[in-house]
Amino acid sequence: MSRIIRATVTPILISDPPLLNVLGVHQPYTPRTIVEIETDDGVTGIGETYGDTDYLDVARKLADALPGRDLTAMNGLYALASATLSGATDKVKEFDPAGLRGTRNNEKLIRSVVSAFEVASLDALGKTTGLPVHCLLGGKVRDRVDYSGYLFYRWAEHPDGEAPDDWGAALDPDGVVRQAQRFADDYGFTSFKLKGGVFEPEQEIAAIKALAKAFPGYPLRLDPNGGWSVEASVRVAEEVGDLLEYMEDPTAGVDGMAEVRKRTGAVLATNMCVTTFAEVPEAFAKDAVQVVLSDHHYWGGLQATRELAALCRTYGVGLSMHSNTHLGISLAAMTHVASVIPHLSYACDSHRPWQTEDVITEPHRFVGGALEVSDAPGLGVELDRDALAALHERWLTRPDMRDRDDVAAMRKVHPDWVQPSLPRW
Ligand SMILES: O=C([O-])C(=O)C[C@H](O)[C@@H](O)C(=O)[O-]
Ligand SMILES: [Mg+2]
Repeated sequence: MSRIIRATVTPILISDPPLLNVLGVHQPYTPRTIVEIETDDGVTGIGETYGDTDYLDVARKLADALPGRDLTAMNGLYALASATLSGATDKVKEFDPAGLRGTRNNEKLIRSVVSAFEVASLDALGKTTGLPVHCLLGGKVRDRVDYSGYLFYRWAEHPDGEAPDDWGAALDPDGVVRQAQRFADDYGFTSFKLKGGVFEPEQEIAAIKALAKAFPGYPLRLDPNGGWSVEASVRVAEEVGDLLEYMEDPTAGVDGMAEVRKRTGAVLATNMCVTTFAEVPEAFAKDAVQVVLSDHHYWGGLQATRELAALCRTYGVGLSMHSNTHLGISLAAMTHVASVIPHLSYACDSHRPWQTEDVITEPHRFVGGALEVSDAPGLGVELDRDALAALHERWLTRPDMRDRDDVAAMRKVHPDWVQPSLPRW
């Protein structure tokens, strides 16, 4: 039995383009947390999760509690984290304005942190046993995992010119189609999701129509992060519902989603109104969501994602996968868990093509819009220590970027910007 001798938590800041959403715009740098778990066999496993200060505080405390524990004791991580933190997380806000991640409470915060430690443990266990993570999860049912091209309205550059890239602006239907074309050319994506809630619904309807014309037959999704009223959602469903494989969080809250469903019959997906197990019964009973977007970070890890999959399967609800700005360790974990869930029948989301940096030695490359599932031991990726050190150094020197805040980032360009209340339209 392997024992943990050390757990290390390294906060980093990664470059992020000026991607727009219902609340504002991404900052030039986004925080992530990298976790390393070393065992007495001389093996190190790695994991990744959100990096905002609240997450980091929890991760550091959990890391301190790990030495001496059995590496395989992953089902006990949540209880350990809760016990370590009891009374320490009361400051957590109920709603996270920066991340658009739905309910935020202590349980979800702890699960998000535990996910990185579970993944690091599975990586270490895989390296110790010579087995890939998908084998530790019961074995893959597919060799390739499909991803969807994640389109954003965006500016050409951040106001201060930081973290530049060569994508240019996309602020109208032509710009969105150009962006999709580059995604298709470079990575072969055969389905697209457009992050909406940025402009009036009519403009986003026009973008979806333009995408459908340029890419006939491609599955399309539109996600305004709860930015529309029920009436606006119904209008969008009437206009472009037949072009969309699902509408993602058209309106905020279970009751609004249930009404949109009742009035339009549209397939509705969410990563906002069902992001915890406690939210499942009401949402399913009210038929408010037909597809849950799993996210192994905030559902609590790869095993927890399988538990969610079983629930969805039982209730006839579809499963797809959400992403937030992330690097290759998370992408490897997403790909392993997606490969073992028969029920995961939609292309997964990934922000990764927007990132120009990584902390792994051989960053993934999407081919035909998909990633091969690695059969190498563990996650099948190696930490690039120089890159990790450089991104950590940025974290040390940029305390202003340590918490993602899309509202504050927008205020740099529009000084009067306040967090829009939902629905915006
Ligand atoms: O599907 C989603 O709702 C997301 O990916 C949430 C993210 O925060 C996204 O809106 C973003 O990166 O701006
Ligand atoms: Mg979403």
